[in-house]
Amino acid sequence: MTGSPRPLCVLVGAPGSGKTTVGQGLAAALGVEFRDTDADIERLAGKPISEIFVDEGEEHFRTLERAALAAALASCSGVLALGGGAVLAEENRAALVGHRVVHLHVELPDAVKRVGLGVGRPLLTINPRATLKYLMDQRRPLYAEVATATVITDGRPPAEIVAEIVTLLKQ
Ligand SMILES: Nc1ncnc2c1ncn2[C@@H]1O[C@H](COP(=O)(O)OP(=O)(O)O)[C@@H](O)[C@H]1O
Ligand SMILES: O=C(O)C1=C[C@@H](OP(=O)(O)O)[C@@H](O)[C@H](O)C1
Ligand SMILES: [Mg+2]
Repeated sequence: MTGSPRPLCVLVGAPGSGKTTVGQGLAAALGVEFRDTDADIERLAGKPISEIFVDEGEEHFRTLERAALAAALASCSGVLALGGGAVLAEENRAALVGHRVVHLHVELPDAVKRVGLGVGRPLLTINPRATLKYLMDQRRPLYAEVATATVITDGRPPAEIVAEIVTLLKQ
């Protein structure tokens, strides 16, 4: 009998840490499925995350995110990328216990460069640098709490980060 599916690796980290980009590259390198809870939420809601924030608000988005994370943990056997704020919910942090969770670490300068003016990221559309700093300060301990490994991404191309995680997964 085979067990229920579980992700080979779950990626967490701040917006701009590269969860989506590195996750896609990692899944391709491993030849496995790539899932991103943000994409799952958009598909189910039938609209982009920015529109969910405008039409229903952040609380509603977080409700969809908790459901998307639980569903993905139970059905994904590849690489799973989360949204940067998924770790805020205690329920989500508890659901991640026992999984291999890689924290893509990024410092403010690289994160700001990568997210630019925050297009598609409704929390960052006003004053991205200050908002990102606030979010990162608030969440740093939460990423550390759920992570089983941390990979530095500052100044490194995605391919190099993918290679480091491939090596990690063999350990
Ligand atoms: N290691 C990296 N070096 C340079 N740019 C990166 C890196 N990782 C991601 N990016 C770029 O930063 C932006 C945000 O990446 P994304 O994967 O969407 O991050 P996240 O999903 O963590 O918010 C994208 O434009 C992406 O191409
Ligand atoms: O930090 C956050 O609270 C969010 C990050 C986004 O994902 P990325 O971290 O992939 O940008 C997305 O889930 C939503 O806009 C909220
Ligand atoms: Mg993403």
